[in-house]
Amino acid sequence: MIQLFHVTKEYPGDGPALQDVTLELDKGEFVFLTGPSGAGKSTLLKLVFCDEAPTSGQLLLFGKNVAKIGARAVPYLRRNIGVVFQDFKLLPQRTVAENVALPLEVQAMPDKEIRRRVKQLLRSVGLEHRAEKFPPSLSGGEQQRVAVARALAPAPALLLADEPTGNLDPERTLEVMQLLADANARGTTVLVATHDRSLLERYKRRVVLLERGRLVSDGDSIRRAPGAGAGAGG
Ligand SMILES: Nc1ncnc2c1ncn2[C@@H]1O[C@H](COP(=O)(O)OP(=O)(O)OP(=O)(O)O)[C@@H](O)[C@H]1O
Repeated sequence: MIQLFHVTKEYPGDGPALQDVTLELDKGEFVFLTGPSGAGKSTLLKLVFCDEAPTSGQLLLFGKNVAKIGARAVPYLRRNIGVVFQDFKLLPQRTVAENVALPLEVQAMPDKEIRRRVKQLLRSVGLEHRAEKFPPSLSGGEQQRVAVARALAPAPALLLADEPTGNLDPERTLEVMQLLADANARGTTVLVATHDRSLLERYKRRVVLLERGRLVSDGDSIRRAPGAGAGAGG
């Protein structure tokens, strides 16, 4: 589903944000991407979403070499990808319901079906009562849940989520994680970037650890503690 071969990403005037990263995600996996602030987590998600291009190395998405598909094909590729960005990227002049409906309109789903699905999604993130509000009038946590609902709306083959529980209280965190787990159980491949060690401990999934742009471990659980503090085991 996602293959990176020796991928390096350098932003102009900066050291490498990602360095020689080789990583493969299979269809149906649920993977946490973790590491301290600045480790390169968001950069990796941006590469996979084709928002940025690798400086060197190869990236294959759904078996296609991203460097070779051309800019025009990118929107088609993205139709298979749901994404929750750190800054949500909700459209401020559209209501909550309209934001969630957008990816379904792109799929040309009938209006009646869209209304049904949007209602169901907003209910699942506890925001039915906010359907007609505009995103700027919502709290950060509410906007985050709208972003999750929008990302899951088209039942994407791949879901990329950058700190999707970053603004949520513990109860909402569990709800959002359950939505991601449910989507995964229905076949969506999920890649979640998070600092939150409690999530890694609670959900025993594959954990890919980045430090200063390098992939330093990849396994069933984290072998080294991200960020400050003593290492949690060897
Ligand atoms: N657009 C950009 N231009 C220049 N440098 C950037 C850009 N985006 C990220 N960087 C740099 O790349 C490195 C990796 O950043 P990235 O946002 O990928 O890390 P992260 O692990 O997601 O961090 P955080 O957990 O704080 O979101 C950092 O040193 C950052 O300053």
